[in-house]
Amino acid sequence: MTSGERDRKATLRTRLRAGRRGAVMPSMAAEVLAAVVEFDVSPGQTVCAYVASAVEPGSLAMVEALRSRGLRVLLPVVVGEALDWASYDGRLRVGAFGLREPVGPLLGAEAVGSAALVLVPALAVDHAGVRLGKGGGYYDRVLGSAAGPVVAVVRDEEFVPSLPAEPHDVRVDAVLTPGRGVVRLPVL
Ligand SMILES: Nc1nc2c(c(=O)[nH]1)N(C=O)[C@@H](CNc1ccc(C(=O)N[C@@H](CCC(=O)O)C(=O)O)cc1)CN2
Ligand SMILES: Nc1ncnc2c1ncn2[C@@H]1O[C@H](COP(=O)(O)OP(=O)(O)OP(=O)(O)O)[C@@H](O)[C@H]1O
Repeated sequence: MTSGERDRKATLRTRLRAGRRGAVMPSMAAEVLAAVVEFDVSPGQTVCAYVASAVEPGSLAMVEALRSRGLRVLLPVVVGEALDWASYDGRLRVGAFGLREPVGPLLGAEAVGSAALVLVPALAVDHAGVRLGKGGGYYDRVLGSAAGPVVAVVRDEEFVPSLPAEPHDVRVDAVLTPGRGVVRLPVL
């Protein structure tokens, strides 16, 4: 059963990545501020975000929009198999997988628990809140420690009725897309 789900995930990842290739990615700078309002996050509070690659929705403008709003922004740092976090102070350097990472001191994996909102990248999200990531399992291993709502950022066509799920998959609380804004999950 689980190996079947894994194969279906792999096939879907290939298809979703192909769908992003050559497409223009939305910056999501305005949309994240809608999520900040929707979840009542106030200046001074902490949010977790990510620095999008060229083939992911989101942008540095998205991260800056959060910071301009007076929020403390934590960004992921890949340390081997684990995700750690550091505060974004305007400086980034290239880390694992060619991703841009913050330069500040590492705060520990459980720093995700200090965030009033956790924005996560995904290849797709379904109506139940199942999130399909790149397959590293990085987010699945940290999202159990999240206290604030977890919001996955995808393109409109990547918000789909159903995705294969394995027992370890952590459901997200909402999805954020350019066309629909914040949609709380599950939708029935
Ligand atoms: N922007 C961003 N930051 C993130 C993630 C992410 O998905 N996106 N992660 C989520 O877990 C963590 C890093 N984990 C990753 C796991 C696998 C690959 C990966 O397979 N990359 C491919 C090609 C990139 C792509 O298709 O987008 C590669 O390096 O070949 C990248 C990051 C933490 N930071
Ligand atoms: N809570 C966990 N504890 C230990 N291993 C885990 C956990 N969650 C996921 N994994 C491992 O990570 C692998 C990849 O998981 P999955 O296919 O769900 O990744 P993903 O959610 O797509 O990736 P990511 O979270 O990096 O975006 C799993 O097959 C499993 O071996």
